[in-house]
Amino acid sequence: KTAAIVGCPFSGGQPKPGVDKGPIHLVEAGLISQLESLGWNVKFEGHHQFEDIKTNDDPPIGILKNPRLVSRVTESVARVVGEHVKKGELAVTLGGDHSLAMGTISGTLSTHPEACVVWVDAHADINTIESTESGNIHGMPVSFLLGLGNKVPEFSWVKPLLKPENLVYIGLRDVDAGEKALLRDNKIKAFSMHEVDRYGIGRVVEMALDHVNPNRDRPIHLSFDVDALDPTVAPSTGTPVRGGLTFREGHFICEAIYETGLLVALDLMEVNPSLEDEASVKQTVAVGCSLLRSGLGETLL
Ligand SMILES: N[C@](CCCC[B-](O)(O)O)(CCN1CCC(O)CC1)C(=O)O
Ligand SMILES: [Mn+2]
Ligand SMILES: [Mn+2]
Ligand SMILES: [Mn+2]
Repeated sequence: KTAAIVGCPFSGGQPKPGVDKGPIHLVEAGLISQLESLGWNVKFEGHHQFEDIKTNDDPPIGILKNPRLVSRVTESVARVVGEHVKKGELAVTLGGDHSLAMGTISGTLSTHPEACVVWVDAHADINTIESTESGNIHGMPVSFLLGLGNKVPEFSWVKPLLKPENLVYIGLRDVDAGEKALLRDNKIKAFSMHEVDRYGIGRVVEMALDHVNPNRDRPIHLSFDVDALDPTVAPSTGTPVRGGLTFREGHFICEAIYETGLLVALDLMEVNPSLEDEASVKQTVAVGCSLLRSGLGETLL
């Protein structure tokens, strides 16, 4: 079994410098040998070099920031992830900000249109060009994947390959008003931190998979934003929100999804090694590597 590491040093979907250094810190922490120790044949062709386009060639569209850059980068990521998934390799994308998921999930769905998406995040990342308050595209990838909101010509390459019934969220706790309406109107299943508290993570993962993968026969794309974890667990991330998943809850999700044997692609996003003190950075990077090991079969016994 082969895992392809897709290092995506990209920060254009949000304003804080440093998240583009996430991939290099994860790899330098020994991720590749850790995955090899789990029995994986790991392919890593170096971090992808994303050409930068000059900001003066990329004025905002409405309030969307770096739109042409984000579009171009995510389109190339879609191609890269799509190639790996098509070859039957487990595509492991290291972010970089979560706008990249527009690319990774497009890549997966182009090969497996019936794949389901488990989105683990404090945020819904479903803002449209009409609903976004920040213009930061890392808060919008899901709306593009679903084909919601007015079309943005610069993003015409993104096809609405994701169906609302094939998407489920775990960990939500900071959803904008416009996003709440979009979740309701599109009948999108979401297990917020309230449901995690009420049912426990075991039942939540079971119910989430029952919703998008009732017969456990569909490929799974897991898109994990480290800010789903409580900031005491993963402090070095751009949009921390209190009241998040514990270390174990985060790992349980990855372990349980690996156990299905259906995982075809995994994103680990929003590690920003420029934020907080050195101990926090080391902690966040270590948690990222640990989550990835769990997603690729590491077990406690
Ligand atoms: N929904 C946010 C955060 C997106 C986070 C993206 B990530 O990939 O990290 O999940 C938040 C916008 N919100 C605007 C009002 C403010 O008071 C608080 C933040 C946005 O910018 O759209
Ligand atoms: Mn590659
Ligand atoms: Mn996110
Ligand atoms: Mn988030």
